[in-house]
Amino acid sequence: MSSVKNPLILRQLFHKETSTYTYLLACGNTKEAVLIDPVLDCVERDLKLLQELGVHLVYGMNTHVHADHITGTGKLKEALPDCKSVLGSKSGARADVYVAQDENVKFGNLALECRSTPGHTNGCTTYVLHEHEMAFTGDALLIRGCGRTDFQQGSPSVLFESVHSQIFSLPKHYKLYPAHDYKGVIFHIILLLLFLSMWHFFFPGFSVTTVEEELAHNTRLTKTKEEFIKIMDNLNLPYPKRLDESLPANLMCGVTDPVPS
Ligand SMILES: N[C@@H](CCC(=O)N[C@@H](CSS)C(=O)NCC(=O)O)C(=O)O
Repeated sequence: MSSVKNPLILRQLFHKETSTYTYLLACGNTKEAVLIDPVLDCVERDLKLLQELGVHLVYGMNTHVHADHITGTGKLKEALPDCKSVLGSKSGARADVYVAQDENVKFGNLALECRSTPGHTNGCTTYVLHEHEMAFTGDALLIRGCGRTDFQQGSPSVLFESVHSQIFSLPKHYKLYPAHDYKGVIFHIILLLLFLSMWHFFFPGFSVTTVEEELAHNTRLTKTKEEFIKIMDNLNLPYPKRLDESLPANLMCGVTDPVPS
């Protein structure tokens, strides 16, 4: 078998207000593309980038029903009628394509394997691009942390099992790309004040991690299950600021207008 990989175009995009990462992946040969976790506020940015790169969006995918921002998938579908929305089959929300464990989402010559990783929400799905040894974990696994489990069908016990069986079981060198990074933002603000835009030079690391790194250094998921449950049950985080508008909109693919009958 040839070891030459199908080329991948990968862009990591950031929404500062909610510290959300959106990923643009495209097959370098066919130019078919997917966006993982697009944000409504950033759709114009994403459309411009798709055009600049000359790629064709086939799927707007979400790792789960987000509670902190409205998904851009509905608006992307309006702008690009060939684009279909993708969500986990247990999400309880509207989508064109529902994916379950072990199914593949193909774009060009590449494919994302779907792994069900509930615990933050029921429908949470991790998308694994084996050919390029990377996975997009949504909120199931964050860099050195994980998604909260105190609403939206959250369960620390289920999340612990999901991460250990579906993410930590991947080869150790696989890169992991989360849906948020909150630590990076704190450094970003401090360093912006001190060094303007040179933060990448000083702290180049909070955009990606590996299975090996998280197995060794994740502050929550390296604990025993019992300790993990205790930590998660005592996070006492405030609810996301945009929860009340995000949840109902995301159950409808981010399209808030009434559905025509
Ligand atoms: N302050 C943010 C929301 C922060 C938050 O609750 N993030 C969630 C993921 S979005 S529901 C989370 O799971 N955080 C885990 C953690 O340890 O912080 C806002 O108001 O949008």
